[in-house]
Amino acid sequence: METILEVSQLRKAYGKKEALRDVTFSLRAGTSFGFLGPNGAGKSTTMKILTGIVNADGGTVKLFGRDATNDADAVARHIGYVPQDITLYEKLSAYDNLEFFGQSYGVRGAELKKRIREVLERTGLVDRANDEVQTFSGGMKRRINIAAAMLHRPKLLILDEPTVGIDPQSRNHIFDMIRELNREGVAILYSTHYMEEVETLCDEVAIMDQGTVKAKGPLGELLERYGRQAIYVEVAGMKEPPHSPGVAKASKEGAGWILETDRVGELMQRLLNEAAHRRWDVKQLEVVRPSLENVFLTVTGTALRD
Ligand SMILES: Nc1ncnc2c1ncn2[C@@H]1O[C@H](COP(=O)(O)OP(=O)(O)OP(=O)(O)O)[C@@H](O)[C@H]1O
Repeated sequence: METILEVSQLRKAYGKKEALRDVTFSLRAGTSFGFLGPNGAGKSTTMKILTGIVNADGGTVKLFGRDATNDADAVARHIGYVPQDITLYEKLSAYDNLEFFGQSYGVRGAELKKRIREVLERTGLVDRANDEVQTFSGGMKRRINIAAAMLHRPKLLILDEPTVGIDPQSRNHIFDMIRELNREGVAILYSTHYMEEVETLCDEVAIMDQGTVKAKGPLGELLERYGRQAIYVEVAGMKEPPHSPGVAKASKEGAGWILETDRVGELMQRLLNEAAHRRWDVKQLEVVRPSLENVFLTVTGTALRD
């Protein structure tokens, strides 16, 4: 699949604050790419550099193989950007906002009308099209904001934490919109500090922390490479974790124990044997699937708090 965006060794400081130290990743056409990191990791700064809002101090950005740093036209044509802060005219209707943004991207006349109808249908807000945006909930505004970024039919949609502080219904609607656009071939670059959003929406991920990309790749590969292999065991009355060979680390969780191991199959067999032999009253015994949470912990050394 064609690489549409190549970001290499981006650096950026705000005064003495080093926001980006080395951001390097690439994105293929049609991918849904998650940009995961805590507040302050540098996600917004990276996205602002990609969209030409902020200048980098160093590094390169290539869009469709061409240097995008000073190519505002190419950026405007190919990228739709949904910033963290909603940018809409509160006193204008949803329709008029869309008309304004469409025109600013160079879409006009009957074609613009057609596209506005299309994006309104995607947002599920057709019946609110003529209401002033100031009467909308945060989630509805966000949906219109995403719609505005789609009017010029970009090949890449960049969304900066679009679900922060919005209601679950709008959140689900936004997820559906993003999935549909992605199915239609639009590449997605989605920043978030919610693990589960990356797990449900994205097929590739870059983990960002302290201004650098700590790990990146297909979600499945990261889980395999950095995810913890473990077994959860809960036995009535068990005060200490079982001392089976092959347990690298044991930690208490709920009423049972998480046993980390390199060899899940062997350890499971051993535990089953021990359970039969010692007549354990087993409440639960199961393999724990590696999660993005422990991938994050492994590559950054800290937990990501939602
Ligand atoms: N305009 C600015 N002036 C000074 N410092 C800034 C500015 N913008 C960002 N920073 C700092 O740069 C670092 C990276 O911020 P950035 O907003 O890119 O992170 P983020 O991962 O998007 O986090 P958030 O989710 O909080 O936006 C932070 O330490 C932040 O305080």
